[in-house]
Amino acid sequence: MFRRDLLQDKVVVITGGGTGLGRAIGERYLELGAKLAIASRREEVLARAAQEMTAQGGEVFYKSCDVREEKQIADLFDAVFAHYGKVDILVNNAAGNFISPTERLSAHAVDAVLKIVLHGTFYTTLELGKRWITSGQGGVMLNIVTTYAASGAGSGFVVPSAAAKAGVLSLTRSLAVEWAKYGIRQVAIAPGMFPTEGAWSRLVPSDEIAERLMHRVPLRRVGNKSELANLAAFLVSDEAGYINGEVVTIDGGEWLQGAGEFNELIDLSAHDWDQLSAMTRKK
Ligand SMILES: CCCCCCCCC/C=C/C(=O)SCCNC(=O)CCNC(=O)[C@H](O)C(C)(C)COP(=O)(O)OP(=O)(O)OC[C@H]1O[C@@H](n2cnc3c(N)ncnc32)[C@H](O)[C@@H]1OP(=O)(O)O
Ligand SMILES: NC(=O)C1=CN([C@@H]2O[C@H](COP(=O)(O)OP(=O)(O)OC[C@H]3O[C@@H](n4cnc5c(N)ncnc54)[C@H](OP(=O)(O)O)[C@@H]3O)[C@@H](O)[C@H]2O)C=CC1
Repeated sequence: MFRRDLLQDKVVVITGGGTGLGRAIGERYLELGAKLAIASRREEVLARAAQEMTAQGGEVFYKSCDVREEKQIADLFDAVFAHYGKVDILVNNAAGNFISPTERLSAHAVDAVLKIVLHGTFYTTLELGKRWITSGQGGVMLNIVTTYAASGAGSGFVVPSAAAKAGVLSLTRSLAVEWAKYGIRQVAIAPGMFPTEGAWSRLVPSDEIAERLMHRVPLRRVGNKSELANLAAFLVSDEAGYINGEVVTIDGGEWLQGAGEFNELIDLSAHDWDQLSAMTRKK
């Protein structure tokens, strides 16, 4: 669906790029001519991913980096600049999350999520942003958030994630204005349900929960990683050069179904409607 050279020779850093959605985005970028640098805590995961991702060609540099640690982020960008000579695009995709009643959380559990999602995204953004501003080079930052951030509704049972992702969205919009003069563009994606090992193991531990959640999606299916990857490719490309500070939701209509007061009526049959309309029409 895209020109094969859409991202030709663009250097892209993807945090959490060795697994799940980060990896799917990276694979699509590679097909479109980009050069990748993937980073996360587990070096062995990155090494395996890099090897598999380059099986069809392309270049994937990897480096272990904990985005909660300022020094490790500086080391990451030093290494990527030394390897490729530049960075054009940053995808802030690394995250942590799990379901829990909020009153069961310790301060440590809250920090575990906030530090990866909010602090980690802020630190990578700051480190690269300063380098771009100093060198006069611009670029694009894509932040992966969630529908409960984009809708503004938040969500029970994942409250540290809801608070952190809302902060990331605020960072996106704030810097879209403040850093535009430096040629730095900010965009975000709010994915709905995309099955990945990382998300499912922590958020959808039973088939019953999966079934309940699925019922919330008007399209009655989960998303394909390739659908998300295509959106991520467009948003960071020059073709989307006038989109700045925007978050694009890709969720099969899930959040809208939850938002409309009468959408619960979706399951009524024609017979049910015959009865209801007999009751509601003026006699
Ligand atoms: C179809 C539908 C689609 C539904 C899909 C809809 C998608 C919703 C949006 C999805 C958003 C995502 O981000 S999905 C991304 C999912 N991927 C990830 O989370 C990958 C990275 N995650 C991790 O590394 C870990 O899970 C995480 C806990 C966040 C961080 O690990 P750490 O090693 O730093 O932390 P730990 O030392 O293990 O734990 C820190 C504290 O947190 C507590 N803790 C850890 N896990 C806990 C848990 N499950 N329940 C309660 N408490 C927990 C511990 O007890 C500790 O508290 P104390 O005991 O007090 O010390
Ligand atoms: N899957 C879904 O349905 C949805 C996902 N999202 C978002 O999509 C993104 C990807 O999630 P998904 O692919 O599902 O899950 P994954 O668990 O596969 O991805 C999370 C990644 O973040 C990395 N990571 C976690 N902590 C750190 C850290 N401290 N430093 C560096 N890297 C870290 C992990 O690698 P490592 O453990 O090696 O550090 C992992 O690669 C996240 O931002 C998530 O919030 C949003 C809505 C829905």
